[in-house]
Amino acid sequence: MVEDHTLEALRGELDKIDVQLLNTIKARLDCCVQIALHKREHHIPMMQPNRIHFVHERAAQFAEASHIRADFLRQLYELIISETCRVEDIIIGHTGVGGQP
Ligand SMILES: O=C(O)C(=O)C[C@]1(C(=O)O)C=C[C@@H](O)C=C1
Repeated sequence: MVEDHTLEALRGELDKIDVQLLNTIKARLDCCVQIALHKREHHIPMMQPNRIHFVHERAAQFAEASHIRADFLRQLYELIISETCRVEDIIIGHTGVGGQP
């Protein structure tokens, strides 16, 4: 059926977008690993509230300009940032991993 071809084509497009999204998430996490190594070397605190505020604010402005629900992007970034904080904490050594204080 014509509709099935259309759906298949759209899902093919969606699959490519999802792979890009997953690679982008990985690239963001990898970048945060580099940031954490830099913070550890230079004794910079993991938690940077001003930076987190900036990231949320940029997403809120993007949501408004792109007609995406702002609360959706806020929740998405809360999840993403909580994971980067967890990973950075492990690298910096504040969680007791590997017997560190
Ligand atoms: O910009 C930083 O310093 C980061 O470590 C990145 C990031 C983020 O995920 O955006 C994570 C933790 C910080 O507290 C602030 C922001």
